[in-house]
Amino acid sequence: MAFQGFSLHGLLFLALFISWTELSFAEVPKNISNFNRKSFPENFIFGAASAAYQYEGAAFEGGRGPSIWDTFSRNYPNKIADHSNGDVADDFYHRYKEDIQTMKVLGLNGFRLSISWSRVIPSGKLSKGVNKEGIAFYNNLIDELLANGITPFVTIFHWDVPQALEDEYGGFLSTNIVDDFVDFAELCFKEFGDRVKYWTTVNEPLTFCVAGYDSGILAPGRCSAWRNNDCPAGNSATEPYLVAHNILLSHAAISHLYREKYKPSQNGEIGIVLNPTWYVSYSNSKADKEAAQRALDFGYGWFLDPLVFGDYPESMRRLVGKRLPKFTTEQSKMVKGSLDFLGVNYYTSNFAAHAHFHNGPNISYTTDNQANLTTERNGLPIGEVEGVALNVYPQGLREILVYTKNNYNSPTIYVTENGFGQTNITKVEEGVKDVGRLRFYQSHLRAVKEAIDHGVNVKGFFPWSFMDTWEWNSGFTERFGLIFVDFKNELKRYPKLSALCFKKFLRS
Ligand SMILES: N=C(Cc1ccccc1)N[C@@H]1O[C@H](CO[C@@H]2OC[C@@H](O)[C@H](O)[C@H]2O)[C@@H](O)[C@H](O)[C@H]1O
Repeated sequence: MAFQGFSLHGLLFLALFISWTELSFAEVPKNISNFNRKSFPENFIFGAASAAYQYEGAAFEGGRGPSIWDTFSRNYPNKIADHSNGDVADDFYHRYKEDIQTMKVLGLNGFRLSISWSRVIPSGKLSKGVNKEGIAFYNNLIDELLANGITPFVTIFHWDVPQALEDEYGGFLSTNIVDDFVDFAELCFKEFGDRVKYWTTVNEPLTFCVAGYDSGILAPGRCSAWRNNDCPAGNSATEPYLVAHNILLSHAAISHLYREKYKPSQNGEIGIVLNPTWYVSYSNSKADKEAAQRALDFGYGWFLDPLVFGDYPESMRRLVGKRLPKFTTEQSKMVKGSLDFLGVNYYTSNFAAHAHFHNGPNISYTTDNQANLTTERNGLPIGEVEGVALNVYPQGLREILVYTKNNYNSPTIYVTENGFGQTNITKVEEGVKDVGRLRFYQSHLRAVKEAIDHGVNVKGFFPWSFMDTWEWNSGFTERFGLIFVDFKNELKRYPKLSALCFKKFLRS
């Protein structure tokens, strides 16, 4: 496989020449001379991540039913930067064998994927039928991964609610979702659980609840009318909390089902994937330090407090009041302790300053925390900013991992996503020379190593993403992949410099 102007051999030489540890990073302590996979625990999983709607394509093939993302991307093209959708995406549905061979060449021993609910249950409801072609696709994919020494790490729900359930009862707005989600999860345990040992119920409930029901920038695109954000309906002050509650109840019921009925014979583990942003106090004032804590409560504790302690953070109960649903005693017992491990997606950090929002009737999740969250302080950015989608701040990854250990009973953690997004890159020769991503992974892997040295039980790391993919409201305008995908030329794949250096890092 050659790229215009580069031979693979040429890039390999470049990668060997610019080895992972020889890149001159000011922040790298001089004593890390041989930083490689041997710097991590023996059974550490180095994988890469994906999600069904972003990767698979074949949206109307193989018996798949429509999801809210098929609907949202068609009904609100203006909410997608390039008005694109995931109809074809990376065509992973047809090309997964080729891609798994690339994963093997890179030396990855894990791959995080999600199951398209409407591909295996087109109507969303088990009672209305299972799509055998969908089951066969995931069985073939899992078998291919295992045959190549790659551990499948499966997310059951990554935002793609079957449209039929959204139409029937409003999806996650209704408690009806719990039974249908449990049925979907049980189908996955039955069909794939003999080979899949790492399950997460939901990817980033925070993003799904806030972007889907407060701002309305992601499917199902609901928000209050005062936001003037082209939302058909919604209530930014109440719906995010209702949806979050139903997600937590669903997770708890699925975890309970797995542990009671499947774990004894299948010996797997079950968790959830959360996406904490780290917050740096804008100043040393008590008010700003408290604002940083509230931002963590609302952005991370919203889910992790119930999962570890059985109830929402005190700051949320105080500031959200009657709009925050309550757990019954029975529900609290079900939710508390329902994690075998925690998936942490880390991308960036913000400054947090105390804020008294005077929005009058225009209240929402976003202002309930009474914290003003920014990426600059006195005109200076947090971390690096050039050409990236999200500020690069590796210290934040170490901080959030240590914070989790110290405040949530030291759970087993997998870094289930960590990635460097580049904007406005279309040419192959420009895209494959991703030195910025190389630096990003060097600094963030070092942050993970430091957290492990601080006693944090981190057991895996999954770059987002294995290849460039469809990036939700950014469409194809942002690239996160280790592998470049030429969306304008038959979706051809090209290993980027970061992939080649990862290969060297993993083979060392
Ligand atoms: N980035 C997020 C959260 C998010 C997603 C869209 C818009 C705002 C915030 N989550 C994870 O990051 C990955 C990278 O997400 C990109 O982050 C930068 C945004 O500008 C871009 O729209 C988003 O796709 C997603 O592809 C994964 O599916 C998801 O689990």
